[in-house]
Amino acid sequence: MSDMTPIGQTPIGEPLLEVRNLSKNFGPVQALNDLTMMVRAGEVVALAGDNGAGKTTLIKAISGVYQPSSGEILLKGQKVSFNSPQEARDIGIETIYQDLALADNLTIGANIFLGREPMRKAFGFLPVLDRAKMAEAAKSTMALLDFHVSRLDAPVSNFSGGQRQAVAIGRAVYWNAQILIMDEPTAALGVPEQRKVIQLIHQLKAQGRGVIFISHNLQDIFAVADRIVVLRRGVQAGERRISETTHDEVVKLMVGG
Ligand SMILES: Nc1ncnc2c1ncn2[C@@H]1O[C@H](COP(=O)(O)OP(=O)(O)OP(=O)(O)O)[C@@H](O)[C@H]1O
Repeated sequence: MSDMTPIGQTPIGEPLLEVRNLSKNFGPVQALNDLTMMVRAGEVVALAGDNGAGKTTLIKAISGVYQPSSGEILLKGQKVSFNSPQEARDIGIETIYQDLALADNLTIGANIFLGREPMRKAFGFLPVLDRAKMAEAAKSTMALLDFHVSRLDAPVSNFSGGQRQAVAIGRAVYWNAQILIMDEPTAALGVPEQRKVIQLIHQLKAQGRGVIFISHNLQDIFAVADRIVVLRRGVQAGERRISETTHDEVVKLMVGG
């Protein structure tokens, strides 16, 4: 059982998310054309491609923002479809966009529970915010990510870019995300902070989660991904194991020819 994870009991290496023949058009624009890809438990798959290649369209189709025009999405072998991002979240697909969607003036705990605040009864009947539960969640989640912040009770506006990423990732993990889709998580960060985010992604991987990592930064992709899927004008231009490819080859796949 050592290769089993508590995350929905999907053993590391088994298929978690499959996208089959997915297409999406916006009127005459074919943003995504017959795309097939898979993410296994404990695997980081990078999505690369030039501007307009279809990366955002793909993650929005996987996360319930867009309805695919055709094709299938399977989670652990079961066909799924979503009418909203909330429905995708409910079954464990969480997207972290570059803006992180954090409330700056609130603590880590309050951000974890943003919009789904836990309540307790004071004096036996009066519903009040359960701050103890929020603080405990902040502590245990950051510990699970092996991420240390000096003040758990500080507003997240005090935090660095990497720490803020950790809070957004922590929120997804707390709500049991099995697939985390991360849109350019290192783009706005300095080098030490980029390293922290890469470490966090390694943690998610070790926990048996699947990660889709969108990036323009090949160095980060090569530091963290197991595989890379390259898109070009909405089609899959190639897929490689990171250990079996080079920056040059990836760039060639991106630009074509
Ligand atoms: N809502 C939309 N309506 C019409 N066309 C769209 C829409 N969203 C995307 N497109 C088009 O679909 C294609 C793919 O765009 P997409 O945003 O998925 O690419 P991308 O790889 O994420 O690019 P970038 O790296 O610039 O974010 C582009 O030609 C884009 O103009």
